Amino acid sequence: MAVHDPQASKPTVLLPPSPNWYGAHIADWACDGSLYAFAARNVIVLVQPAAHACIAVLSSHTSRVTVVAFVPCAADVRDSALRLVSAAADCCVRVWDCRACKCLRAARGLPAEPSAAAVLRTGMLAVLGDKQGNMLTWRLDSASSKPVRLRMRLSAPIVSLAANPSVDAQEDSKDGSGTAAFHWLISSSYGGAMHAWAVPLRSGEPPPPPAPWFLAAAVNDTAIQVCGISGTSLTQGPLLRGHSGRPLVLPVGQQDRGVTTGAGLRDTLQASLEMRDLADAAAEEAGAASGPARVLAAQRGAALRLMRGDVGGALEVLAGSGALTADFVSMAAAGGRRVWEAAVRALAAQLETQGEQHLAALHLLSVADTVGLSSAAGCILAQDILAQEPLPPFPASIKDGYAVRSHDGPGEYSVEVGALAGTAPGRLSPGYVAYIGTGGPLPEGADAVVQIEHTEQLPPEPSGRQRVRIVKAAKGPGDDVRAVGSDIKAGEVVLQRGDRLGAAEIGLLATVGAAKLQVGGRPRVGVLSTGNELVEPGVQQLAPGQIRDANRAMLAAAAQAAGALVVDLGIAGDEAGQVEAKFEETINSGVDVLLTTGGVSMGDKDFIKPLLERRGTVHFGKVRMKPGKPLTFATLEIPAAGGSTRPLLVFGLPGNPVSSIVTFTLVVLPALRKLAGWLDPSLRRVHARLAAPLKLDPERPEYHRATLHWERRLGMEEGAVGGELVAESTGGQISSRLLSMRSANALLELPQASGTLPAGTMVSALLIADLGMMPVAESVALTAQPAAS
Ligand SMILES: Nc1nc2c(c(=O)[nH]1)N[C@H]1C(S)=C(S)[C@@H](COP(=O)(O)OP(=O)(O)OC[C@H]3O[C@@H](n4cnc5c(N)ncnc54)[C@H](O)[C@@H]3O)O[C@H]1N2
Ligand code: MOO
Repeated sequence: MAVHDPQASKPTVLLPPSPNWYGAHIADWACDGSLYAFAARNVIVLVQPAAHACIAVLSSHTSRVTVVAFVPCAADVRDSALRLVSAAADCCVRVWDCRACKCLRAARGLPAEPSAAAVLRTGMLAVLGDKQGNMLTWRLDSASSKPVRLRMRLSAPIVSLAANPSVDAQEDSKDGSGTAAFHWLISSSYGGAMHAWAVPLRSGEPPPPPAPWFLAAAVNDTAIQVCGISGTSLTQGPLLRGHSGRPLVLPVGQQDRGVTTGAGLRDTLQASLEMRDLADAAAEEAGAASGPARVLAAQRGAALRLMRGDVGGALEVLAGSGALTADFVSMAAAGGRRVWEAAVRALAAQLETQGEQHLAALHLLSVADTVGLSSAAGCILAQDILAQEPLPPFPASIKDGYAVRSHDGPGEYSVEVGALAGTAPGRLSPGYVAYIGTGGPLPEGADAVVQIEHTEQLPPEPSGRQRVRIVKAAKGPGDDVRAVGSDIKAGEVVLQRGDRLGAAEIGLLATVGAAKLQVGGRPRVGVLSTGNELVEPGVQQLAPGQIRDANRAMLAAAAQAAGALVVDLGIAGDEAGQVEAKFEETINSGVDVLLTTGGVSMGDKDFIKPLLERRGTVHFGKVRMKPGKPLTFATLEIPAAGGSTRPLLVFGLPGNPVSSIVTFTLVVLPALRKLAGWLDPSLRRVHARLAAPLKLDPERPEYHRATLHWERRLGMEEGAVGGELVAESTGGQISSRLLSMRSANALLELPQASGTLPAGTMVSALLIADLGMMPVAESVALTAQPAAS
C-alpha cells in the first residue's frame, strides 16, 4: 500500500485507469468531502481532493472492484475512522478504515457479482445490489454479521442504488397541508439526460413503517425501482420510467432535504436547484478559498449546471475552481461517458496550462492506457522503451571461478574474498586472485575469470587464507567476462511501439526498469444478439421453436481474446420497436464498437440494416463471400460533450453462428487489433497443400474452415529434414454448423469458380489460431548433422 504524505512532496494527480471507469458506483465522496475513492481494477484509490493528492491505494481485493461507497457521517463531523464499503467481482465485500488504510472486515460468497451499493445514513447498514437483481444487507456494527439476501428480487441487474439521506423524511411527509408529499430523486442516464423525480410518499408505500429509509435502484433497462427496506424484507414502490438510456440514480448531498411538498416535477427540480444554489453560496461565504468546502461548492455548482443539461458550463465551474480530478471522476460516474470525455479533455487542457505534462489524460481519450507489468501481458506497446543503463551495469563473471589479472598467468595464488552478490566489488590486490560467482562483479584491477575446473585447491596458509593453483590461465583480458553493456547498451531501444508484450518482452521491461507503460487500450465492445427464437444458454428445456444463443458468448470470448472489454447487451427480440429501443439504449451505453448478430438478411424481421441506415452511414451491407454474405458495417455519430460527436463502429454480423464468427475473424478482429495498437493487424497468410479434393462455389469466394498440420513433403524419405503445411477440411461447411469451426486453425481462401480443386493443390490460408497448438501427426526429424568440412 502506498501512502502519500501530501505535505512531504509534490502531490500526484491521479486518473482512474480506463477499464472500469464506466461502472455506476465505482467512485464516491466521503460525506465530509475530505476523501474521494475510486475503483481502479483490483484496488481502490483514495484521493484527498483538497491536496489533489493520492493518499493510499487499498489493495486486498483479488478481482475487479465493482462497488465503492463511503459510510455516511454527520455533515459537520470529520469522522476519524471514515469507513468505506467495497465489493468486487469475486463476490467479496469489504469494509475499510480509510484513515488507517486497512481492511476491517471481509465477507465472501455473495450470490452474484455486486453491481451497486448504498450505505444507510445511520452507518449501520450497507445495502448491496447485484447483477442478478438480488439485494443484500450487511450490518457494519457487528463483527460477526454476514450479508443477508433480501427476500424479494428485482427483475434485472441493479446498476445503481441510492439511499434516502434524510432521517426525518417521514415526518416531513406529514406536512398537514393536504397536498401530496414527495421524496425527490435525481437520476441521469447513459443517454446523457438528467431527470428529477417526485416520488409520492403514501402511507406504507414506500417505505413501510417503522423503517424510515427508501432506496432507489436503477435496473438495467430504462427504469428506476423505488424500494422500501425493513429488516430482511424489501418492498417495491413505484417504477419510474422515462429514461431513454440506462439510468443511474445519483446519491444526493447531505445538506439537501430529502422531501419537497406539493408541486410536480418541474417545481421539484426548481426547488432542488435553489437548494443547491444556496448550498453553493453558503460554502463560498464560509470563506472556503481552498480546501474541501471549496471543492464541494464546485461540485455542487457543476451538478447544478449538469442538471440543466449544461455540460460545458459544469466543466467550466470545475476547471475554474481548481477542483480537479475527483470532481471530474464523480461527474463522469454520474453523467456517463460524454461527460467523462469532456471532463478528461478539460482536465488535460487545465493541466497543460499549469505546465504539467499529463499525457495519461489525453491517452484516455483515445483507447490507450497506462498499465503496470502485472497487467501488461498481451498488450501492445504505445511507446518505444529505451534502456536507462547498460546491462550488465558492471563487468560480470560468466563462470564460477577466480577473478584474475590475465597477464599474471598460471601459478599459485592466495585467494581474496570476493564481493558478495548484490554488493559493490572491492579492489584485487597485486599477486592475488579473488573468488567470484557467475554474474558477480569483477573487482577493480581484475580483467578476466578462470573457471573453477581450470584450478586446483592448495593447502591454506597458516592464517587460514585459501590458496589456489591456476592450471590453465585466462586467454587474455575479457576471458569469461561479460563487458559492461554487452547484453543491452545504455540508450538502446529494447522494445518498440507496436510490439506485443509476451513473457520475454515483460522480462525485458522489468530488466530496464520500465514498470509503468503506455499501451494500446482496450476498446469497449458491446455484443447484442437479435432474434425471437433465442434463449439463454443456461435454459435446459427448449420450448418449440427456440434455440440457445450461441453467438453472444462466442463473440464475447473472441473479442475478449482480442483484448477488448466486453459489454454484454443481451438479446433483443425481432419486433421493430424492441430492436429499436434496445439499439437506442446500447448505442448510448458508451461502447466503442457494437456487434450485433442476426436480422441483417432479407427477411421481414431483418431490421438491423434499415435501422443503421436511419441512424448513421452504412458503408457496406452485402459482401460477396461465403459464409457472411449479409455482413454490414456502419458508423454512427454519437453526440458528445460540447456539441461534438464521437464515432461508434457497428458491425451487423449474420445470425448463422459460423457466419458470425468467420466475419468477426476476417473483419472485426483486425479492426479491434488496430484499435489496440497493432501496427499490422491483418491475419497472417501462409500456403498449404490440400489433403483432399475441395469443391468450389461458383457464386462466392469461400473461406473454408480447415486444420493445418505439418507433414513431410511428398516423395521425401523418412528422417530427411523438410516439409510443408497440409490443410484438412473440418467437414460440412453449412453456416449453421459450428462444428466446422472446431479445431480450425485456418481459413482456406478458395476462389469463386466452378469445379473441384484436386488433392495436393497449393492454396493460400489465413491463420486464425496459434500454430503452437497445431497438430503434428507424424514424428518430425531433428536437424541433421552438418557435413564435416
Ligand atoms: N432470401 C434470402 N434469405 C437469406 C439470404 C439471402 O440472401 N436471401 N442470406 C442467407 C445468408 S447467407 C445468411 S448468413 C443468413 C443471415 O441471416 P440473418 O443475419 O438475418 O440472421 P437470422 O435470420 O436472424 O438468423 C439466421 C440463422 O441463425 C440463427 N441464429 C441467429 N442468431 C443466433 C444466435 N445468437 N445464436 C445461434 N443461432 C443464431 C437463426 O436461428 C437462424 O437459423 O440469411 C440467409 N437468408
Ligand atoms: O453467407 Mo451466409 O453466411 O452463407 O450463411
